[in-house]
Amino acid sequence: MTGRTRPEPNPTRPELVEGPGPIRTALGRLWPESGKVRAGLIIAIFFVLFAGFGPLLAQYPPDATSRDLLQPPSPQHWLGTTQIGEDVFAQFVYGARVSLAVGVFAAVISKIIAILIGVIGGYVRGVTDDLLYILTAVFLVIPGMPLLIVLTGYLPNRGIQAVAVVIAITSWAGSARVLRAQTMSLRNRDFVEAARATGESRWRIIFTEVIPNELPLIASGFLFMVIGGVMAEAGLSFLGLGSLTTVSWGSMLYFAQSSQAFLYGAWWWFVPPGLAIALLGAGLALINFGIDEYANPRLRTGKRRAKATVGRRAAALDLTAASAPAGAAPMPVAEGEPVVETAREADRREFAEAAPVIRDRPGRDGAPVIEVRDLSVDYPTDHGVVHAVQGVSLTLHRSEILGLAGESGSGKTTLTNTVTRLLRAPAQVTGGSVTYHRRRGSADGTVVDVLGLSQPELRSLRWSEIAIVFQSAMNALNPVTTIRAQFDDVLRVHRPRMTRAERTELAQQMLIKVGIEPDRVYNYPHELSGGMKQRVAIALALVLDPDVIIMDEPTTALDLLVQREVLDQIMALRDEFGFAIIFTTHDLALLLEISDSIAIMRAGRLVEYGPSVEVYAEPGHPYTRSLLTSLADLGAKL
Ligand SMILES: Nc1ncnc2c1ncn2[C@@H]1O[C@H](COP(=O)(O)OP(=O)(O)OP(=O)(O)O)[C@@H](O)[C@H]1O
Repeated sequence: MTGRTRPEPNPTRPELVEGPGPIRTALGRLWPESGKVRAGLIIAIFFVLFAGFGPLLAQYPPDATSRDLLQPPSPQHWLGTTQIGEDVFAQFVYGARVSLAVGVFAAVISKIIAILIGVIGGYVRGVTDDLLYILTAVFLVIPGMPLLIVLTGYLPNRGIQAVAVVIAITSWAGSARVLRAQTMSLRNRDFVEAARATGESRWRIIFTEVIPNELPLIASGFLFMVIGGVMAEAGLSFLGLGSLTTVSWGSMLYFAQSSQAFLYGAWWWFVPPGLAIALLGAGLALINFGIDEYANPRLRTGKRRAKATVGRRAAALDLTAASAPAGAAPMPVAEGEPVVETAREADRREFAEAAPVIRDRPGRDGAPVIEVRDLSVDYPTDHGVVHAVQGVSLTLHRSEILGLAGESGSGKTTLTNTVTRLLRAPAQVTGGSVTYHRRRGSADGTVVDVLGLSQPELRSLRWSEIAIVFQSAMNALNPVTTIRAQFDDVLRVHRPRMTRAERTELAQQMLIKVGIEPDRVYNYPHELSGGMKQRVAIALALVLDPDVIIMDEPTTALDLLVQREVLDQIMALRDEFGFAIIFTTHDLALLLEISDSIAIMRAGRLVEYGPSVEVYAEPGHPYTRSLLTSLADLGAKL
């Protein structure tokens, strides 16, 4: 049978609402989001055009004199005249060209020197680095302006190229130091190691791996250097050390000052170049914000959060309701043409169409400790709004282990990060509530609206009442401090009265609880095995005796035997301390074994929720059934 199949939607991806079309998106990418950056770009483009084409507007050559001496602005002389009758506008536009050229030329040379010295030293290390670093340090300790003045004083000719070179020579050192530090950090990164392992030459690694990663830093330093060059030229000219035979903004200021334009009140002579330098500096500084945005996509999308207006969201939600449940718009199919649906697509349609199966019964006796009600979280992105969590409601009871399962991208982390208020931009909670019930008798009241907490309230709640074991304990522990110091960090904030000896003793007790010898408290994380690090992370989460621990795939990175040991430990500790756990994983088999309740997410929604035994015995949702069937199939194969 022939026919066109529909495109496969991503099964786990939450609904994605279409954003602007490709052309608008491309233009949007070119044109920065931030108003500050736009303003900076407009200013910089204006000056570049002004320097390039401005002289076409000038009615007189910059050095032509006339009988109109020191005249204010008029139709003949738009910016007035100098003391010897030169046209200030003509000087201003020709001067723009020279000042910008000096700034850019000096910045290019300065950056080349900084890159060569900083990057080579930082990458090659050894004696080369020592020598280059001494050279950098010498230039750093000599004050820039006096050095500039001395070097310019010895110049045989003070043409603008020579001035630009001297400015560059006196200004590269700070940037070289920053690039050296950045290179030293990059050279140990995995992708550089990988390039070394594949046999790439040192120079190739420097130019294709290291320098491209430093481009935002180089670009931002370059812009500052351009304005630094313009100002240095102005400063030298103002002191009479620049190229006074060439008209620049600096030489205009010099002649205005030496002709006492300030005394005569001839503002039109010195205000335009002074203002232009200040404006250009502000413009380039504003563009640097854009470079930060480019270098850090999180900043880009973070700002979009503020712009995601209620109207746009409402439109997005309407679209969602109208779109296919799986979130993917079907490809148009010609009338009469048969549509062939693959088995997976049919499954997905079935999963999406089936009603959620919610058995709101506790999996373990106990009062509620966390109640999530109708929670929705969105991520506005370049391509539209991702509805990562949609109308999720569940309850965690005291001492209960609630297993949160679902395929990658189904919204588990977004949900738990909302409960702990660890969501990062551009995430937006668009509806619902998270309520935490304090232990009875607590002086702070018993019910806490987690989403409404202020930052200080949140700081005191986190860890002492709701603690977290992160997905990768290996990365969650600070590699440069001992285990004791990491316990100290938590205890100093939450138990400020404890003495150092008490903190160490408590840390040791906690290590014993998770099956690690107390002496290990003096070890650094790299001295522990993966399983031990995970146990330390659990001990750290337990140290303040919290009510709830959020565990985001705490055992995924461990081998099966260690995983089993850690899980047994977690269960034993839960029985001893009575905390409740939200345990996130892809591994349904594991959850069935350890959880009291199970919540299964798919495409941002809760599709099945209830006591584990019931979910296992009578899975109500086709998605759960398919997960359990795959488990059974796997078991049969084994
Ligand atoms: N910062 C972000 N910006 C845009 N979309 C995001 C962001 N973070 C997550 N998402 C999207 O939200 C959805 C849910 O992601 P989430 O990380 O919560 O899923 P998950 O079930 O925890 O996945 P995993 O099991 O792989 O960790 C995904 O489609 C993801 O692409």
